[in-house]
Parts: sequence; structure tokens; C-alpha cells
Amino acid sequence: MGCGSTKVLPESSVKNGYVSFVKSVVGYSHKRKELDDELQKCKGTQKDFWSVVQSSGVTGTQAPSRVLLPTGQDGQRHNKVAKYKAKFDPRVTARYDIKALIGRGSFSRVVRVEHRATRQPFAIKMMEVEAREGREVCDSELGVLRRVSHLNVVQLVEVFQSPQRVYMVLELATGGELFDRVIAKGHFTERDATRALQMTLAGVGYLHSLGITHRDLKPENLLYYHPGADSRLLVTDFGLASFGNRDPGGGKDGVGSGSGDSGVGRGSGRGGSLGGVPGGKVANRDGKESCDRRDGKGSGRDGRGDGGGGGRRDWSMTTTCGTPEYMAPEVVLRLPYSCQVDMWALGVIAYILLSGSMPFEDDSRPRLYRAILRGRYSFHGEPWPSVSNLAKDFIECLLGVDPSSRLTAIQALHHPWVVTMSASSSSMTNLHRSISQNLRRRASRASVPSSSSSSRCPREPGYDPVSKTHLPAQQAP
Ligand SMILES: Nc1ncnc2c1ncn2[C@@H]1O[C@H](COP(=O)(O)OP(=O)(O)OP(=O)(O)O)[C@@H](O)[C@H]1O
Repeated sequence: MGCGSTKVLPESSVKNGYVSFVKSVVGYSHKRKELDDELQKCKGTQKDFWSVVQSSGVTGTQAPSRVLLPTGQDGQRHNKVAKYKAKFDPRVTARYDIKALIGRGSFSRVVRVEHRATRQPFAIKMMEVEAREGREVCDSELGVLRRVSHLNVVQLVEVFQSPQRVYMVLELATGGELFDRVIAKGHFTERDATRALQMTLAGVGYLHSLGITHRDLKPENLLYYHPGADSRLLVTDFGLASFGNRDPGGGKDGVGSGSGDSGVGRGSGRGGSLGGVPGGKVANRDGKESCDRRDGKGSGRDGRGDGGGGGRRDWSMTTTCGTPEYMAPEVVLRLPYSCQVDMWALGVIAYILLSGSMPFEDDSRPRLYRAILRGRYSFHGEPWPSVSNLAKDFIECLLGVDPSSRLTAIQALHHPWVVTMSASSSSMTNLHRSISQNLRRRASRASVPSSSSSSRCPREPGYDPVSKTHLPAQQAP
């Protein structure tokens, strides 16, 4: 979400045409019509489906993953899938039947596949790794995915590699993005918000306990595993993730090239095993739920004890990356930062989840950054008068400009709002109407191109994007 905001990659590569999830939710039907029309026109021609999709502005980010190709175009879909299959390594197609396209990212395409022997569905994320940026994003993603095993983190099943491409076989999430569901439900309360946040916090706390910082948490990267009401939520997209200085594997995973397929299974005991992955999971795959704790926290606030475990993680990262609207002040300032940047992003997500609007938003990137640095946001307008004070306190505890003042993931899980609301069974205020209205309002504004939407974030150390000057190395936000 973010007004045509541009994701800032660790290197200077910038994702073009990044479109907000609000547009995806509200504007998709319109785009879908345009896409259908365009596909009709090029029926029988050699025009590539992807060029149609791209020129129509319907990207993987925009299109809800369930809506893959236009309906009523089955013949054409068949041709396109056939054409698309040709891009797959024969080792992959020998094992998996490519069914349909789910979406595409900056360096990737994600398809729905079926394992030929077990008929189990999976997703395959195919990443182009010939260019440096693609390889780096892939290295990062694979480095994390190889190490993780948790119910709320997307699970890697196996990997195939060639010099040009890496194919990651992942568990398939069919439940759509977090906000698809908020919109689709027609009814959304604080209890619903806390349940989504609980699952996200469990996944993020697990990552932090391994020394992994996601660095690009936002609603588009939170996918429901299945369409049912009891579905778990998965944290996905580790292209910007970092191990900081605490790489449990003793170094960044290289993707390698030209090798054969490789089982994964690291730490999860499931390497190369295709059977039973989606269905056979048990809570907390590795049996651990130790989350990070920051020293000096969790003592003075009721209900915010951290449950113990986990020492202070003091690794530092300095690279500016992420999606501007979700960037923590210390990232904006290019100060060394920690996994607490994810907690800031979760504060932004909680704010959006409860209101359908963004805490920090501005067409002008410098003004946006200025608001972030000041921690300036408000609880004015609908539906905030109907939102509980505890919910607002939760957000305030995450959107602290000083990273050490923010709750950690485990502390956030113990915040009284999360604990009481998620357990509540009484009916609560339906926030859906206000949320939808705010999302729609944003979407209509987002259709006006922003002057800052394609600008790049300079990467020099100490550069202050607000003043456009260089700051002293350790200047506090
Ligand atoms: N395991 C999965 N199951 C179902 N859908 C998925 C899965 N992984 C990714 N997707 C969907 O595939 C699409 C492309 O995802 P991908 O991670 O490649 O790119 P992105 O996150 O949209 O963009 P970028 O990587 O540039 O940030 C998205 O719509 C995403 O929701």
C-alpha cells in the first residue's frame, strides 16, 4: 500500500510500477476489464500475455493471487500456460505440472503447480538470477527460507537451480492477501485484527529469534494459507531479509549456479520430502517459540512481560531498503538498525488494519520521511473514535521513534489488547465500513501519479532524505 510507492532495494535497483494493495483491492475489477479487452484484441496474435498484463498495469502485486487469468479465456489461458511452461527447467516440469500463473514480482514469477506423483499443490517462485540485483534478492530469500520452519512463515520445500534461474518450491497459499480477506469478509472487528496480528507476530518473533529481520513487512507479504476462516497467516517474501551480524549459518547463502536440485529441509527435517508438507504441519514446526527480547523492556508495563528467552540482539544493519511508508525512522536516517524495524512496520500494519488508512503518507517523499522521523500520525477521523484505547496504545507502543521504546514481537504478543481481544467472544464494533471507505478513498488518490513515486532513495551513508543533506554518522532520529 502506498500511493504508487516504490520499494527501495538494498542496492540502487528500484522496483518500477510498484502498486499498492489498495489499488489491488479496489481497482482490480476495473483493470481486469481492461486486461480482458486487451487480451480479446490480441487473440490469435503472437502478443505475449505478459506484455499485455504489464501494459495494463495489472501486476502480480495488484492482482489477488486467486484471480490468475481472465475467466472465459480458457483456450488462450491454455496456450499461455503452455508457452510459460517452456521457461521451466525440464527437471522442474518432470516433477511438477505447471498449472497457472499466480503473479510476478520484480525478479520473479510465481506459478501454481501440482506435484506429479502426489497431486499436491505447491507454488513455484522462479527467480531470474543472471542480473546482479536478481541474484542478490534470490540469495537473500533463499538464505532465509532454507533456515526457517514455522507455521506462520511460508515453507520452502525444495530448490532447483540453473545459471539463469532459481526455482523455489513453496507451500501454496490460496487464501489471498491479508486485505483481500478484510474486504471480502464484510465484517471486521478489533478481534479479527488481533487474530491476524497474533499470527504475524508469531511468525515475526520466530524470525527474530533466529536473527532474521524481514525488512519489508507489509500487508501484501502476509498471505492466508487457505480461504477458510481458520486459516493461518504466512509471512512471505524474504527478498530483502537480513541476518544482520548474526548469521546462524555462518555466512550468507550463495545460490550457486548450474547445480542440480537440492533438498532443503535445514532445521526442519523435511529436505526433499514432498509428501505431506502442507497437510502435515504441526504447530511451531521446530517446537520453539523463543523470541527476541530487548534489554530494559517488559518490566514497567502491565501485561508486557516477554516470556523469557532470547538475549539482546545488537546486530546492526545500515542498508536503506523496504517500502517507504513502512520504513522505520532509523532506516530513513540510515542509522544502524535492528530487527525492531520490523516492529515499526507491524505498527503501520496494525494502524492500516484498524482504519484502512496509512499513518504516514504523502505524495512527496521528503514530507513522508519527515512525518516518519517525527513519528507524526493521528487517530483522527473514522473509524478511530470507535477504536479502543488499548488498540491505540498497542499502535503507539510499536510506532515509537526510538527503536528501544518499541515492543518486541513477544512483548507485542503479550500486550493486553492482543491478549484480551483475541480471546473475546462478544460482538464488537464493525469497522468494515470505515475501513472500506478509507481504502477506496486512498485508491482513488493513488490513481493520480505521484511525483515522488519513481524517485530513488540515495544510498550514501548518512544521507538524510528529508533535508537532502548528509547527517553526522550517529545522529539520533
Ligand atoms: N507461496 C505462495 N503461494 C501463493 N502465492 C504466492 C506465494 N508466494 C508469492 N505469491 C504471490 O505471487 C505474487 C508474486 O510474488 P513475489 O514474491 O514473486 O513478488 P512480489 O512480492 O509481489 O514482488 P517483489 O518480489 O518485487 O516484492 C504475489 O502476488 C504473491 O502474493
